[in-house]
Amino acid sequence: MTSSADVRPDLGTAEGRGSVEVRGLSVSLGGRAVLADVSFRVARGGLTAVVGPSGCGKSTLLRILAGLAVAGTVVDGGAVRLPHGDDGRPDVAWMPQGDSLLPWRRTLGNVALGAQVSGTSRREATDAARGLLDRFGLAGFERSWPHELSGGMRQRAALARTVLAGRQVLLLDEPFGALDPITRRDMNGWLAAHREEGVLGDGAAVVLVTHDVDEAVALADHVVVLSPRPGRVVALVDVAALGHDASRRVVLASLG
Ligand SMILES: Nc1ncnc2c1ncn2[C@@H]1O[C@H](COP(=O)(O)OP(=O)(O)OP(=O)(O)O)[C@@H](O)[C@H]1O
Repeated sequence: MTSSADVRPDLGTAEGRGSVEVRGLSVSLGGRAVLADVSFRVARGGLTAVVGPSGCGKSTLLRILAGLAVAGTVVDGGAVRLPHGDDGRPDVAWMPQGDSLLPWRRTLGNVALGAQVSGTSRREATDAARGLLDRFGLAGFERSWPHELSGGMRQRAALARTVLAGRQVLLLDEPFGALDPITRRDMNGWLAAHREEGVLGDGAAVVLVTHDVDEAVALADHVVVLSPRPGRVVALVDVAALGHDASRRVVLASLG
């Protein structure tokens, strides 16, 4: 058993460059089992969605991958392997639930923050952010404040900020969860259409947590279905092989 101060035992560089591997991960939180023997892999350039009922440990899983586990989190077993940056730290960017844009920064400044936290100068980060706004449908809104943007635009700005960090792994926690169903569907369509063009970065491995089965199947090439807490993997669905409709049926049946 590992103490809460060290929640990433056996953390090493992923075998396949840029890939993520979770092997037999069991976690408790506040003394309660939250994740049980969870294993999956995400290849470089792959997008794996993690779905499961509320409270099954999805956010806990992402926080562990991000190295941001809350106090009381204990890894009871297993290993996580991720790519590391030159500084020796896991090379991940995390987009938490909600857009979390800073209300005192305009759109451009919020997006630029993604690169600034990676150590890029403000001027270079701003230039890089400006180059990304068009692709994220935000051209012309550089100087808008977050409250002046629509919900979908705010989410795209937060996603652009996450992508601009330039990490090998993106961890997206319910990125569209706060949106109404129509805007959410629009965002899913936008992301599915632009992913091939590299809107999520060049070859990044993406882990997407979502409640929405349609979203998971629309965006992911693999879906990990977790049981109610403690979350166990009840299905690993290969969307690319099965196709959208069959994958959706399998995911829904696995959720019970
Ligand atoms: N700080 C904490 N201390 C103790 N237990 C916690 C704490 N935070 C969360 N939990 C419990 O851990 C479990 C997993 O929470 P987590 O947020 O990872 O689930 P989730 O699948 O992301 O849920 P949701 O889909 O509702 O966001 C839940 O049952 C929750 O009650």
